[in-house]
Parts: sequence; C-alpha cells; structure tokens
Amino acid sequence: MASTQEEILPEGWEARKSRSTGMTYYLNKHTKKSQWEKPGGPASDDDDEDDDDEGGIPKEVRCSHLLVKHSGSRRPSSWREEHITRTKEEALDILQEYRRKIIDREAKFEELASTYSDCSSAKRDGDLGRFKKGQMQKPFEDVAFSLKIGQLSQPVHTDSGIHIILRTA
Ligand SMILES: Cn1nc(-c2ccccc2)cc1C(=O)N[C@H](Cc1nc2ccccc2[nH]1)C(=O)O
Repeated sequence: MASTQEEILPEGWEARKSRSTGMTYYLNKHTKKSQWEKPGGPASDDDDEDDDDEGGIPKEVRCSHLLVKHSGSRRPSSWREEHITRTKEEALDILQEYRRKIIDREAKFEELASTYSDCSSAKRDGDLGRFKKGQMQKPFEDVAFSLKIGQLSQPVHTDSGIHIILRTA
C-alpha cells in the first residue's frame, strides 16, 4: 500500500494528509484547490473553475457530521435510541471523547459516525452531501462554511443536539 509520499499522481497534483483526521487529500498545485477524490488526470490550471466567491468563501460545501442528541433536542429520538434522556452536559462529554479519538487517530470519523451518530445520515457514515447557505440550521452552517477541506470542527450546538462537523469538499 503506497504511503502518501510514494503515490504516483498525474501531473500537477500533490498528495497531502489532513492534520485533523489523517485522511489523504489531493492538492492541485496550479489552482491550490484540494479534493478528496484521487485525481484521474493532469491538474487543471484553469483559474476560471472558481466555485468560490471572491473572498474564498465557497458557494457550497460537502460535510459529514456526528450528532449526539440530548433531552433538550428538538426531536430527542433517533435510529439508535427511541427515547434519548441524556443531559446536554453528558452529550458534550460523549462527543468530546469521540472527537479526541478521531484527532488521536484511535478511530476513524466514519466508523464513529456510522455507529454513534443520532442523525439518520449515520447510514452514510455521516455524509450530508453538498449544501448551500440557507439549507442547514445557522449555527451548523456558520461552522461548516468556516472549515477548510479536511478540517474537523469543535462541538457545535443546534436545536438538534451537539455535532462535530468534517468538511469533505
Ligand atoms: C439534514 N439531514 N440530512 C440527513 C440525511 C442526509 C443524508 C442521508 C440520510 C439523511 C438527515 C438530516 C437531519 O436533519 N437529521 C436529523 C438530525 C439533524 N439535525 C441536523 C442539523 C444540521 C445538520 C444536520 C442535522 N441532522 C434527525 O435525523 O433527527
């Protein structure tokens, strides 16, 4: 299994490792844009392929998340647990331990999200797909659009519960 340094990539690409999750992503050395998907061809140097606004704020992002609900959640029920009674403080403690395991590379984000997330997106390893501003609860949106690709958020509180968010595109 080639490590990041040994991967042979098409011209103009560089393999990088995410500091927060250890996952490999790919940097277009011409445009400085990054992606999770392994490139199939030479890197474009077309700066017109700009999906960001002028300020580098993306028009849309793709994120995965791990949600821990609590008794004060808008819907204190999930595929995992019909009646969620943990307190908000207990939920935060649980989520911070998941985040520590991911950062310390003791577990993969996808493993924990698919097993423990109280969101139905758990069946897709927490992947929410791509979304634009105005589609998610504001506290979630604000953090999601502030993340760099590959970055894992600190805990984020919404009416649904407490989340950690991984930006994947
Ligand atoms: C926003 N969303 N997308 C999915 C989803 C996506 C892909 C595949 C399956 C489900 C589920 C949800 C959703 O609202 N789930 C809620 C919990 C929840 N609340 C959220 C608030 C913000 C972002 C994600 C969130 N997920 C639930 O299951 O009670």
